[in-house]
Amino acid sequence: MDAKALWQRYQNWLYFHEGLGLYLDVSRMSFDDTLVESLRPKFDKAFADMAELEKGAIANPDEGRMVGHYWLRNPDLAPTPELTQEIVQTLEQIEAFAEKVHTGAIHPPQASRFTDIISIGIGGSALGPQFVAEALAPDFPALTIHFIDNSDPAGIDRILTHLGDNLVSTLVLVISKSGGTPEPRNGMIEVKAAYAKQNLDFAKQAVAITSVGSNLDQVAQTEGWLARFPMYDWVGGRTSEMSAVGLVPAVLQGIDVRAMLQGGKEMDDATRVPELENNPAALLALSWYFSGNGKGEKDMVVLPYKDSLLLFSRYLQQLVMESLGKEKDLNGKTVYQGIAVYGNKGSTDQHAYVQQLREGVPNFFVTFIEVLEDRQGKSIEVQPGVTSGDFLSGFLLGTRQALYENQRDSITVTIPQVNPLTVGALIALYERAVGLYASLVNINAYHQPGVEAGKKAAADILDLQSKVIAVLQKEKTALSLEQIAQKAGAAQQIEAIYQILRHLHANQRGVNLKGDLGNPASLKISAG
Ligand SMILES: O=P(O)(O)OC[C@H]1O[C@](O)(CO)[C@@H](O)[C@@H]1O
Repeated sequence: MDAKALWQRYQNWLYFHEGLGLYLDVSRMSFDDTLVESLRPKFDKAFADMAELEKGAIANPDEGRMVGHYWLRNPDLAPTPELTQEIVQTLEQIEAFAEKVHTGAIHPPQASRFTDIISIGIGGSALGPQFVAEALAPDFPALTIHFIDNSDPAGIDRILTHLGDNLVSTLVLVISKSGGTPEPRNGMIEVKAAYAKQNLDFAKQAVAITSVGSNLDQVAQTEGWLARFPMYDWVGGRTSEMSAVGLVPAVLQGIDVRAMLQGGKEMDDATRVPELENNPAALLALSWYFSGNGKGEKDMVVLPYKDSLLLFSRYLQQLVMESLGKEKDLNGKTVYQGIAVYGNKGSTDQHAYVQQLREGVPNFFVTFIEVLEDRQGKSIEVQPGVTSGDFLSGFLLGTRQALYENQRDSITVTIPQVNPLTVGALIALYERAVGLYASLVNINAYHQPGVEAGKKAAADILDLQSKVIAVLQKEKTALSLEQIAQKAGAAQQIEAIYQILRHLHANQRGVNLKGDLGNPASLKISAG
């Protein structure tokens, strides 16, 4: 396409939201009018599906749930007055709690103020709070946040070691919608033990964010934790940033969550418009559909050119891949849907994998996130007439151009600044784009059966471990792997048994391995 035609295409497709100062440019996605026209009926259906969802339809049929994250930023849209009230009240309670923490009216038993937060949660109960903390926490936040988002003992130790004596003034948030996910449960038990070791009263420094009546909720209630905030059945983990899951840690750090909710609301209003060209979420969904042929054939590389947005790609990875990565469509047909998402930040990644994007396998499209404001205040010149920010901008525009010249498609989202309003808007933009895309390809974006299967498999491994330990403890003599597998009644799982034993041995858990470690069949294994 010549320069004039391209400039015209740019202007034809440019979307601008005045209130948010947000631009969306899909002109470098090389779809043509024929595709757009052919997709219009699908979009009409997607808009209708979304309208039903927002009215409270059971949009997650497998789990029999409503999907209501849009109500969080506009409670008046909730399908019943009770839900509206619940949303409004929860926000007020969160703000009142944070206010008391900030003034010291609520303080730990052995210190006058809380100084730090340990946030324990995983997946949707961690990624939103992590992204928002990285993007929006003030340089010197009211409370400094630390995350435990795994069952990694060394990772937990690192956080606890960094905190050291500050545990006395550290507030613990345990965030788990189900209240039964093993990783946050383990994190909670480990942190509790660390508090006990320092003679600290964990309950007086702990807050639970979970579904009412969950295991976690019951523990928090029985032990008299400092506070409990509800997670709603109708908000999925990966869309929970604007529920108590994201709001509690954000308010405690001093982030303006009302502005974040407002940004989400304004974007929701814009993405509710049932016109493809005037709806930025629909434009994203169109671009994704085109790029991957409606089958996710191309990966989404997310490149924010701003350090504070580093975790946006990680956040989107869960939002997009857990929502769209599905084996079956809504009719039960096997479809293997999904879009792979990765990325960190520009221009840093230009010195990592952009070489492959420019010249290698063309199995992706890029989403550039551009931030117009370089920094607060003026910049110095790093060479005559040029600032560091000019370089960053030049790298973005140059990479976009270089990719285009090599027939690599890209989308550019431009925001004026990274602030609570624009971050709220970005979250809402992608939530809606995922919902619309899911309708286009006819899948349930709101369940995660594959993850449940993985959780069950992990539980089976731990059962097997107990059986193997029981066998070893009963035996007086050393056994081969084959003998252990037989005695545990798990002959088919000899490889898993070997791996379990190797792990126990490495951690001095009462398992001796003798023989050639490189030759599992030679091993003689005993307890001790
Ligand atoms: O908040 P919970 O219930 O601990 O779940 C954590 C995460 O686990 C998943 O259920 C599966 O990964 C996510 O959808 C969810 O965000």
